[in-house]
Amino acid sequence: MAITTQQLIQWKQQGRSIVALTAWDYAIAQLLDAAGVDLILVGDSMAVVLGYETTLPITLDEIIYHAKSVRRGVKRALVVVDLPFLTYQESLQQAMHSAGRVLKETGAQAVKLEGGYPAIAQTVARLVEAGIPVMGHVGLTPQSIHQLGLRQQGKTQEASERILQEAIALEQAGVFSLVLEHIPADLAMQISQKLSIPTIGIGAGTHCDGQVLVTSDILGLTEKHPPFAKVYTNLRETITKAVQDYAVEVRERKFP
Ligand SMILES: Nc1nc(=O)c2c([nH]1)NC[C@@H]1CN(c3ccc(C(=O)N[C@@H](CCC(=O)O)C(=O)O)cc3)CN21
Ligand SMILES: CC(C)C(=O)C(=O)O
Ligand SMILES: [Mg+2]
Repeated sequence: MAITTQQLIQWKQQGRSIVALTAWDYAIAQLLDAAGVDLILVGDSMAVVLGYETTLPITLDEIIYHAKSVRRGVKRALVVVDLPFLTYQESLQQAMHSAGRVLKETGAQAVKLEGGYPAIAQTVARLVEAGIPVMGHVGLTPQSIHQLGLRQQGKTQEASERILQEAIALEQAGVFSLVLEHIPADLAMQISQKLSIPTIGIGAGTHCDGQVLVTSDILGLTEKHPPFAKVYTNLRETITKAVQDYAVEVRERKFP
């Protein structure tokens, strides 16, 4: 039974927490889906697995290529795809074209855009009107790294009020869910109580309606991870050991 955007909104009403993770290929997507992850995000954070320092270089063609691979591995989870930097900010027409390509070419059910009101909220409203489900993303928005850095956002009264207003504007524009990244837990709680749509937190405390993390961070595959990520296993160690064992056996002619 495939999960819908309506289902996520219903789960918020029922107090059931939404489990989200990122994926960028078939193998991981298939494992996450079979393990019962509710929402799979084809995040532009895949930049890290492709060896980039920031999310800015990812192109629409690249994220579509990865999203197609992810989609083939998923039976149940809702698949959401990040619109990359400058594939939606230029004009409404550009946003419509980019989001349309994602839905048409990948089979994903929704797109995610970074930022709040007024320009992004207007874009969101038009995409939703055209039948494209949209997820919002406020707080730390990594596509603005050269303005914001990677610091926690919403720390002053003024900044937290602005993020709350952006969240409200995005809900009014029709987002089905909203990512809250790296903001104080009490602000995330306030936003989550105020909105009827589910908030998905990353570094935003326990009071969100769901949580998302970058899969390579929880698996211990990334060289460095944000302070708010939890590392559940160390795949760097596991892989290094397997490769070293193989190398020894080949060199000593023990394998095959
Ligand atoms: N592997 C990975 N995991 C992520 O969660 C992630 C990415 N990449 N790339 C896109 C964004 C960037 N993220 C990050 C990365 C680092 C910090 C971090 O270290 N923050 C420090 C401050 C660092 C600074 O000021 O330069 C902190 O204490 O808040 C926060 C968010 C979250 N997202
Ligand atoms: C961390 C999530 C929210 C994201 O945008 C990404 O992985 O790109
Ligand atoms: Mg992203």
